[in-house]
Amino acid sequence: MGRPNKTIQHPNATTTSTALCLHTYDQLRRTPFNRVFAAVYTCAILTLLYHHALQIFKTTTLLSFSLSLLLLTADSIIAFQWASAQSFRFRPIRRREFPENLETVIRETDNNYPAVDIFICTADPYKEPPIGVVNTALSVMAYDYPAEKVSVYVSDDGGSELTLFAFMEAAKFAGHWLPFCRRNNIMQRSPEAYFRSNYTSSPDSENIKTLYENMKARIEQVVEQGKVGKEYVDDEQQLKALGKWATHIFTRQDHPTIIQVLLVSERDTDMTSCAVPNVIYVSREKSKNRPHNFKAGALNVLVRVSAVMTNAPIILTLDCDMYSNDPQTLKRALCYFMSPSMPPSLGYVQFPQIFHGINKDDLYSSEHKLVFQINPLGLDGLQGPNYVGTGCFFKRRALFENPSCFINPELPELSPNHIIRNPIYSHDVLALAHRVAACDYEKYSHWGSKLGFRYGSLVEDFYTGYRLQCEGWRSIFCSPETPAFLGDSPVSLIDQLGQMKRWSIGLLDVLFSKYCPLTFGIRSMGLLMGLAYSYYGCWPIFSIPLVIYAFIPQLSLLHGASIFPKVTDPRFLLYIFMFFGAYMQDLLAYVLARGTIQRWWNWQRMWMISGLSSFSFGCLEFSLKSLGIAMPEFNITNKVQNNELSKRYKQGIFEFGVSSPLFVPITMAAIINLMALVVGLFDGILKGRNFDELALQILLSGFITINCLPIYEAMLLRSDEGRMPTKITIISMFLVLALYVVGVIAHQI
Ligand SMILES: O=c1ccn([C@@H]2O[C@H](COP(=O)(O)OP(=O)(O)O[C@H]3O[C@H](CO)[C@@H](O)[C@H](O)[C@H]3O)[C@@H](O)[C@H]2O)c(=O)[nH]1
Ligand SMILES: [Mn+2]
Repeated sequence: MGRPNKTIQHPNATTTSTALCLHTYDQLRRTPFNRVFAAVYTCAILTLLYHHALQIFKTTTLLSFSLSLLLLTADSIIAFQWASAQSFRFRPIRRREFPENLETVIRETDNNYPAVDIFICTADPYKEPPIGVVNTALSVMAYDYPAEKVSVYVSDDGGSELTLFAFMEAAKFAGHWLPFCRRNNIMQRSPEAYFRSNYTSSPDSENIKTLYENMKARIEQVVEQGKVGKEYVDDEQQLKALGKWATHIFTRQDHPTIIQVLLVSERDTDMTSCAVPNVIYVSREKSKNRPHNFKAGALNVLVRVSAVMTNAPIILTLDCDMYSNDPQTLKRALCYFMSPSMPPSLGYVQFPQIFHGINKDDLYSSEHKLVFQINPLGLDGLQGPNYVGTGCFFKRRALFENPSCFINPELPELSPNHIIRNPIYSHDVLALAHRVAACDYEKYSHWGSKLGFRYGSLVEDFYTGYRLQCEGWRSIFCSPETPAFLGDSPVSLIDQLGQMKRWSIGLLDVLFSKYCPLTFGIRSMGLLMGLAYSYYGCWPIFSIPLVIYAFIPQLSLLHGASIFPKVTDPRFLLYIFMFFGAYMQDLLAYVLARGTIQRWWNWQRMWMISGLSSFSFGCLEFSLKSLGIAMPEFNITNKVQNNELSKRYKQGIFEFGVSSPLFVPITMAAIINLMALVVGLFDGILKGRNFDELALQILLSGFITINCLPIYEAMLLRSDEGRMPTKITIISMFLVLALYVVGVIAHQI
């Protein structure tokens, strides 16, 4: 324990002491290049800012002063973003694990496989179809791991009998599915994904497939009817459980606690008389006038309920939309937790979020490659990646204060050291589980502030990981060749923008809290980690330079005013270098992480689009919230797709369709940039005027116009459901006109 053991950690050690080696890492080769580039780029930034400052002093009119100030503001924010992002490039590493050695190491160190509690969150049976949740659960129940050590807890914030019913069905089906997976040693353990894949058909598999299809049909019928009809239940106990929906008033915001033990490993077995994992359905008590803290609240209830029932030292948190894609994953995570060379301060092991169902060029950049796959490598070389809400294994103790000082929870039964003596279905255990799931339970306690998942941000994952790392917990990024988990990502523009807006509000919650990463973060974790968290915290602020660059140079151009250096000015080259330097470095990182150029292009376009819309609306809603005017909610991302929409998505066609204000800023940007481009070229080429003074403005408008091509198409050329609603086009045109008029007035004073 304690300091890392060199022989085990060294990359070349794999061949000599394979028996002991659980993990190694390599530093990425591009690091020295990145550092040199960073030095050069820093000089460029400083030169540019210096010139901006000079410019401000030279201005003579109010208008030129304001313009210079705007440009200085925009460039300072971009410069800060760039500088803080360097922490991801400072020391990126890539790890490898050797789960095949785990068994030996465990034996040699006189250990046992630890128990693991798996938490799956769901919140709405209509946006998150129960059959999907069930598939997630089955995929982890079938891990290559002693079944009696695994417990699956489902948190249903939808408080829906439909989800409970789906799990009753799943508990029965698991009896067939788990032995089938073992017998055939299949890799894909989510039945839906397995039967969708190119599996080898056999009488055995066809048999299971029929069982699966039957279960799926029953679950979907029940969801369609909106309630569980009597004909679907034959079991007394199940009738009793579902009866609670008949005897109480049940809405999502208001209902009593339901805890239903569906499978018990000590009691139940599968079709081949082998052990099955525990499966427990939990729907915490909700009351309209009590805050429930969204997902963080749900997870804390599971932390307590599981403490009372199984109290495993390792916890895996999973979203219902993310199934396990590799049965070895649990053992892979244990390569770190069980490793003698890992420091005791290891708090969590994060796997990347990787998505299925994304179209070829990733139209909406839904894979978030930078956030989920590239940046974490950089953090891993420092004190570890941020927590991303799903696919993350925690040490239970990490949820109870910092590595050196342990906080006792208010009940001794919740302590990570507590040993459970009674079976999970015993009266005492269930009574206590109900007590800790009540909506008043957390009153006057440390839950959400010092204990468990932290409250106060709509990105509870980001905030919780951040607070844990500030307390001294370190984390590991585990990114195996075969994705460990595969999830759903929004496949329509509005869903994607809505999700990014929620994230923006959540990030601002953190930035403007007393735990601001720029101050508290840098103090607690050092400069690089603090800056890395600030980079995300300031994400939404990036809307400011984006809005400035999408409108101001274009408006000026329309009025014939030059605001950037001439072609003959050396600063022209500085701009060109900075633009291409930053873009090409991102492109390189993208391609090296097995992205394509096309995907990178879509990513930079989405960055522009969400910057203009989600981030600025996020800032707006956050301000309204701070003034007490609005109360942003956790709007769950829709996981159901309609056919026409998915067809267009597969073809790579942008989806607008709904009249959402989120589309207004991007439509305005599209219009004004096209206007500026046309006017600029017209003036420059035909009238031969100002071309060299306006070149940068024309280039910028041209670049944005190319990015906006799908928007013009959606406004003018399409007639399908996904086209730009006429209302949005008209509103945007009016607003652009208004901007133009403001420009005229500003020009005259
Ligand atoms: O009141 C709530 C709201 C949400 N959820 C669950 O939270 C998960 C994430 O919700 P989703 O709508 O899929 O949001 P995403 O934006 O896709 O989620 C990302 O961002 C969230 C923070 O905003 C993180 O919690 C997620 O782990 C991360 O994948 C889902 O399983 C929901 O069921 C709850 O349990 N209770
Ligand atoms: Mn999700």
